[in-house]
Amino acid sequence: QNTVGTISVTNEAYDGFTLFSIHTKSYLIDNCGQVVHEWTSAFTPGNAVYLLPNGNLLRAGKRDGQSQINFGGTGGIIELFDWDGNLLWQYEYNTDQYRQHHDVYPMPNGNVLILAATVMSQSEAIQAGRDTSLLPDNEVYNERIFEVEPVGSNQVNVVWEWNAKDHLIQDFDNTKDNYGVVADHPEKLDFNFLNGGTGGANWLHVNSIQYDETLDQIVISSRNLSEVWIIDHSTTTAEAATGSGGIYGKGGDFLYRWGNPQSYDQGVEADRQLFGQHYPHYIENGLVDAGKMMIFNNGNGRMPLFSEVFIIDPPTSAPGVYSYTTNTAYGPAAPDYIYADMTNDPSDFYSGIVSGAQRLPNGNILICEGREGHFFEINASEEVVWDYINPVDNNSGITANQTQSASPSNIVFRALKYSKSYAAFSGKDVSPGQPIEGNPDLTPCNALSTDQHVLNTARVYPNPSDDVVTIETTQNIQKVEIYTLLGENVLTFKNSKQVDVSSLKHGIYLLKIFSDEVAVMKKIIVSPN
Ligand SMILES: O=[N+]([O-])c1ccc(OS(=O)(=O)O)cc1
Repeated sequence: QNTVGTISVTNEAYDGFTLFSIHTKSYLIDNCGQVVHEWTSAFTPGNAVYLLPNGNLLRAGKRDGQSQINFGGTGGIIELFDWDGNLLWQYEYNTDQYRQHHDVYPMPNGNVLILAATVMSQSEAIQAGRDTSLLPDNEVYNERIFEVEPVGSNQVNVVWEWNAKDHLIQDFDNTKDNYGVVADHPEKLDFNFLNGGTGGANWLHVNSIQYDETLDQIVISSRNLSEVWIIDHSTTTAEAATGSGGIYGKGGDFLYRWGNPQSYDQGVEADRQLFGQHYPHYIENGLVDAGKMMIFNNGNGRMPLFSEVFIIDPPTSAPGVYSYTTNTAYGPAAPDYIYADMTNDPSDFYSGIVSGAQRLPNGNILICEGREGHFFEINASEEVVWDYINPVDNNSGITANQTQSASPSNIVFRALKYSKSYAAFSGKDVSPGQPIEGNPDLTPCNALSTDQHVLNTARVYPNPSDDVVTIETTQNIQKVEIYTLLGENVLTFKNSKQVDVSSLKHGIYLLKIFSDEVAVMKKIIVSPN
């Protein structure tokens, strides 16, 4: 049994490359844990990393010593590398008055969305109605989300911004402009709701910003309030500071919020569903549950300690227009899907901080149990089909050898798996190198049948089709199951390389093709060819 790197892998694991940052490196690994590419920075993670379609790497780094703003997740510098590791651009946002932290997001137009804490002085906080007994640090952090166009090698042009401090409400000081009834304004942020906190400067601890291009909205995660917020990105900067304008008409006010309705006086502790969550994001078009939101619910601050992966379906009346009934909490009342592991008590699946979950093209879910440096992938039956332990210590960069246990500081902020057909890899050398860990043992991987490889290359044609579809492969086909994107098995064919889809409604389906011990998923579009 391996102690680090790939612990186990089956033929059902999605055959892609997993990206994560640890210490000063960002690695792309295959399912065997073999490094197919890596980048080196001068900085440890600060914290997110993304592979861009052109093969560049966007990475937030932690640069200490420049700012008095310090909390788990602080960064300060954003770097853009090309595939070959050349630093194309870097931008430091890191003084005593402001500091980038946790996430950044590569916008489809090449701009970069940046998350930063900026200081509100004690007098600004009091002017905004903060309860004066809840100001122990004599300052509080605003959260600024701003979009920059990279300029030159280290400059930016700010093209848009939103600030949490422009959307505050409070019922403490009736002499201030933003005084109001919190329960009547779910679109505003109650400046004195601290979710049990004492008002320390980092009262919000936003840890994720994810842009959805279809809706032109940004999904935000506040760990300390245990809430997901959605804001409009179609506004001008001026509109984003108000409650009107933008395609949804609400300016920079919240379009939607979920997880802890106590924050707007529409619930009690028992109504709370999120506990220090991470990486809420809309599932991409073309994937199972597209348009629903996946959330890693850490479970921090509740007993017993266990984490969950949620899929929720925010109620809407039109795309991106969220349904809300006055004097209630935003729906849904419960997630559509929950993954947890309650086999043992305490649960084997728990990470109080960092982490994330991602839907993969074959319907599996990749889970980053980040505090443990543990990545695992589950199939639709919640069987673990890939199991990996990061062998590198995040503080020292010291890498464990196989048979040694991983460092307790092998914490990983987030892991993302990319399809081998992702544009970033076209024309690039992604042949596998050595695993990260020393003295590697590829036994779990060698047990993988080569049949998988052959079946993976099966061609499904014609596609789209509303008639007979052929599966071209040299292997025997035992069975083909056809699923909707919601996971419903609508057709099954036995012992045939041809399947008739003419009875299906037009749309996207998944073919699960079984050969001997092996199965692969292929997507088909049922529509006239
Ligand atoms: O220890 N860290 O690296 C760390 C701790 C907390 C943290 O914040 S969180 O919201 O992402 O858990 C981020 C990083």
